[in-house]
Amino acid sequence: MRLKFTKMHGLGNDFVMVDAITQRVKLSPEKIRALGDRHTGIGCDQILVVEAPRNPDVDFRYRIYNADGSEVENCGNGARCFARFVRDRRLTSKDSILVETAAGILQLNVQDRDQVSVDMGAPILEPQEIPFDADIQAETYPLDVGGEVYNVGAVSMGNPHAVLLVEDVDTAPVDALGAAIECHPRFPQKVNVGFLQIEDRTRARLRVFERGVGETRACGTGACAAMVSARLRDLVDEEVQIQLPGGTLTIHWPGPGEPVTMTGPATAVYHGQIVL
Ligand SMILES: N[C@@H](CCC[C@H](N)C(=O)O)C(=O)O
Repeated sequence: MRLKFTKMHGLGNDFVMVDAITQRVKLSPEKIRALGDRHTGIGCDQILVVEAPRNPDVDFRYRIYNADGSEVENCGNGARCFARFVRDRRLTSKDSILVETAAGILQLNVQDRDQVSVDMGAPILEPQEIPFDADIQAETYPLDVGGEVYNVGAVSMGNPHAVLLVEDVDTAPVDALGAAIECHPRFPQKVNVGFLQIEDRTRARLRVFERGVGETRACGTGACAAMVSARLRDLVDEEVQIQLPGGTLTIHWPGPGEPVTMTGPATAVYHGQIVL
C-alpha cells in the first residue's frame, strides 16, 4: 500500500497525519508501529487518521493511534494539528470545525498566526469513568507504587491522566515513575502521567509520560488534566500558561461541569509518501 501523509507537530508532540477521505487506508497495529518507528519508519508519537463523519451533524471523524499501535480516545495537540491539516488539504474552508473522536465531539477554532483553540469538553472526575479504582471521588488519591505512596490527581479528558505535584520538573523521575504509574493496576486501561510544578496562580511547568509512547515534548490532554487537577486543589486561577518541554499552551477552565479550552500552535513539517 502506498500512503500519502503529512508530518506535523504541536509543540514537538509529533504526528503522522493520514487522509483516509481521498485515499484508501487500512492500517493494522503492525503497520501503525512500522509508521511510528523513528529508526525504520517515519517516526512520531501518534498517527492520526482523518475520515468522513458517521454523524451527519459534524464535519469529520478522526482516529488516534499511539506509536505502540494502541488506539486511544483523545489527543489535544493532535486535535490542533487535525484542524490545520483539513484546512491545508482543502478538505474544509471552515474556521470552526466539529469532529467526532472516540471521546465524543470536539469543536476546533482556527485562529490567526497558526494558533488553534479547542473546546476539549468537561473533564471526567468520577473514578469509574476515568477509569480508576477508588470508591469515592477525591481531589487526590494515595497511590502505592512499589511501597512508596504518592498523592495523585485522577482526571479523564476522554483519556486517563494521573497528575503528581513536584517541586522541580527538571529533576522529577519522569521515566522511572512515569513507567511504573502508567501500568499501575488501579488504572485498568493504563494512564498518562503528568509531573506538574506550580510557579504561581497563572503559570505552571509540566512534563508528561504518555501511555503507549513514553515522555513526549508536549501533551495537550495532559496539560488540560494538569490544569483541572491544580484548580481542584485551588492552586491556580481560571487561565494558566502551561510550559512544556516543547513550548507553552494556554489552558482555560472555570471549574467543575465546565469545558476546558486549550489554545496553542499546530505546525506542518513536510508531506511524503511511504510504501507499507
Ligand atoms: N499527545 C496527546 C495524547 C495522546 C494519547 C495518549 N498517549 C493516551 O494514550 O491517552 C495529547 O496531546 O493529548
